[in-house]
Amino acid sequence: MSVLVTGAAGFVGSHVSIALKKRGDGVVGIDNFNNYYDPSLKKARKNLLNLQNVYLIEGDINDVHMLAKLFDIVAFTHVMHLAAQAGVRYAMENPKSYVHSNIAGLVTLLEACKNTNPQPAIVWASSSSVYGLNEKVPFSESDRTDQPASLYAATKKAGEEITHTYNHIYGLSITGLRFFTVYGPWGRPDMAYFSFTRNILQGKPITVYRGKNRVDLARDFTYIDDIVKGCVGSLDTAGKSTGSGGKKRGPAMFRIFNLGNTSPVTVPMMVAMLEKHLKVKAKKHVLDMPGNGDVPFTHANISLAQKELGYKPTTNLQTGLGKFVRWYLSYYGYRQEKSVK
Ligand SMILES: NC(=O)c1ccc[n+]([C@@H]2O[C@H](COP(=O)([O-])OP(=O)(O)OC[C@H]3O[C@@H](n4cnc5c(N)ncnc54)[C@H](O)[C@@H]3O)[C@@H](O)[C@H]2O)c1
Ligand SMILES: O=C(O)[C@H]1O[C@H](OP(=O)(O)OP(=O)(O)OC[C@H]2O[C@@H](n3ccc(=O)[nH]c3=O)[C@H](O)[C@@H]2O)[C@H](O)[C@@H](O)[C@H]1O
Repeated sequence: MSVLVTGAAGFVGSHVSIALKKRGDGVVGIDNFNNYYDPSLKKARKNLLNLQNVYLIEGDINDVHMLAKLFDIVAFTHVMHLAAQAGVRYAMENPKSYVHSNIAGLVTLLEACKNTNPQPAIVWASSSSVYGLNEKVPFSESDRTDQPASLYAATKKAGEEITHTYNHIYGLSITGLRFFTVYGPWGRPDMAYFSFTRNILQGKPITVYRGKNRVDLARDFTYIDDIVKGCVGSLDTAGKSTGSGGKKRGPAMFRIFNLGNTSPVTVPMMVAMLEKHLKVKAKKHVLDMPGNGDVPFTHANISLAQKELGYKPTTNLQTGLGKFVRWYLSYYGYRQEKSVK
């Protein structure tokens, strides 16, 4: 495979790029190195990619000419589209960045793909947040997704509709992956597991939100290595049409999968796990969840991904947080203490 990875300096993008390169695929990355969070972390990830001879271009997926040139020079067979403005709560501060990357950027990329011959198969990151205020658990791909609770979620839902249009009109093979709260080494500093670790180590307080009637919030936290396996499995099965073998081509492939861990954990439990690994007690402020777009819980039904992609998450939160904490301590130069297993 020859894969264009967008968002390749990002958390998931860097892990996927390295995994693909290590197994012998051709990988070119693109990233605009924006300052949504510390760009030095993105530069550090870029160094990891360089060590694996992954070529990473600094550019924006809205750059029509840059994309046209890229698709002209490289005959990409696949696009792993991970570039986006992520984060649920930030949408209330900077709504335009979600339109820029998650809508305009997606359409620009899809236009470049449909103008290419042969067209690359596209696998892209949607989000568990599209389930919004859905109360039926666990979430299945066929459940309602028409009640987004945040602008972020709405742009991801819009992405699912937009990709369907490009599949229907231009025959682009599209696979959407609804990731569920992904965590792990080289993660995102804006996410709770990461910012909690930083504050706990610095002796600063953390704010733990709770839902209505003081019910703990919960997430189906999914370890990065499991997500990478789901992404690679999707790329490997991303065919042109649903028809197989010499049979008459069926309609172009359009798929959507949940990639989660199927075992939600409450936020206070996640904090307790971090305290054990860090051997430091957190200073906790407990606040009612503000109307910031957060949802009370997520829980993935992954039977479709298991059946179609062979997706099988293997790392539980306790183990995964241990790996994250070991990375965090070494990356930020804390003395390595033997962390609790
Ligand atoms: N991490 C999670 O928990 C999670 C959960 C669900 C979905 N997702 C989705 O997975 C994808 C990857 O997320 P992540 O956690 O790695 O986030 P991330 O912010 O680390 O990675 C996104 C990367 O895309 C780049 N980018 C953003 N806009 C761009 C643009 N217009 N042009 C070029 N580059 C651009 C950023 O600089 C960043 O490096 C995103 O689509 C995100 O919405 C993530
Ligand atoms: O699956 C997704 O699609 C999403 O996953 C991720 O969002 P979330 O599941 O909200 O992760 P995260 O922010 O770590 O908050 C975790 C929990 O801690 C609570 N939380 C958060 C911050 C805080 O200070 N206190 C707190 O209690 C908070 O209320 C929540 O209950 C991605 O960021 C996002 O890109 C999106 O893709």
